[in-house]
Amino acid sequence: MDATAIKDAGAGRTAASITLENIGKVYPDGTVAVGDISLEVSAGELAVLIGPSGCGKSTVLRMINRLIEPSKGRILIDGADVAAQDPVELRRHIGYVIQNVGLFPHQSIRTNIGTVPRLLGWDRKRIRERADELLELVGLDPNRYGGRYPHELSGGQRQRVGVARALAADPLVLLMDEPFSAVDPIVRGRLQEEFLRLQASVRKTIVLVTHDIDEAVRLGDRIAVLAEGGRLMQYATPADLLSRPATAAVSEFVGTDRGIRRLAVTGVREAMRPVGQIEEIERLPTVDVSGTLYDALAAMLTGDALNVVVLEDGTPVGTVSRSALFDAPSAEATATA
Ligand SMILES: Nc1ncnc2c1ncn2[C@@H]1O[C@H](COP(=O)(O)OP(=O)(O)OP(=O)(O)O)[C@@H](O)[C@H]1O
Repeated sequence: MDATAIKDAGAGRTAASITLENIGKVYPDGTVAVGDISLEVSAGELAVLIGPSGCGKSTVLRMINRLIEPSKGRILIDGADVAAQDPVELRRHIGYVIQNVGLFPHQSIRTNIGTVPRLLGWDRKRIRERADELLELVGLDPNRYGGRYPHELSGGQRQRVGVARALAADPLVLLMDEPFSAVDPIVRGRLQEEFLRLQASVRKTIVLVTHDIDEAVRLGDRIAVLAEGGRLMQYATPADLLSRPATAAVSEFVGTDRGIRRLAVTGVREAMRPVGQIEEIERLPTVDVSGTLYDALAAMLTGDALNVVVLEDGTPVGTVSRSALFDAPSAEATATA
């Protein structure tokens, strides 16, 4: 396959699927960083890699853009084997965001964002327009920040510039290695929220590495839990992972407060009963059918009620009781030693 395979495969589209087929990495000193991992990230999905320190998360990520070569297995982007492509060319079509951003200190923010477009030979006007468009997209006023240098920005702002730079050439895939961990928890929360909005509009295929289970649950469409030696313990949606951890080890990893976390990622329909099983529904607090169990709990607590009425287009379609909130398929029941 020629060097422009990724670009051509992506013509007219903005995201590509990623397939890991039995990939593994043994470093020359014998360290097994990644055992044998197979998983698929659909185009436009955000997959999170999570697990304890040293379990091979960064190695997996860096194998996707060929900063590290796998010892075995294949990685396909939209069905094309990355091993058959020129690594430098490949990386121009894969955005990469790392923890401390790695902005060039002596270049303006605009110039930093234009790095890959310049390598791709875009003309100056187009690069400038693209940089300004991306600054807007990540919530930074181009007139105010475009001409500044990285040290003239806060940590959170630099992180946003890192995301803008990774998106500059409209990559099909975005790899993010602990992108929000260098900032304090309040800024992190805000960045995560902005990032979700951004992803809703650009819909890239993203693989994101984190240590933080809350971040994983908040951002991921799917979460891959890795264990020491780069073993894949479970690959599931946040709701599935929290309600049905595959093993006791996963259950322990996702934490004892997973019941509360699960509420935020589970729709009210999961716990809804038909209307008519309780009286006087007109006195009860309400929640929209598009809401989560967490919204239902909040409505109950605010309304000092044990039940909540679920509305669809303003019409009651069911009720949820406080006890039903926690009646998910029992994690313990499915967990094995
Ligand atoms: N060049 C190398 N040579 C030998 N071993 C390495 C090399 N790079 C990484 N490792 C080892 O491979 C394993 C996986 O490392 P990796 O950086 O992928 O883990 P990680 O899950 O991203 O860790 P962290 O969360 O701490 O960043 C670790 O045991 C690490 O020490």
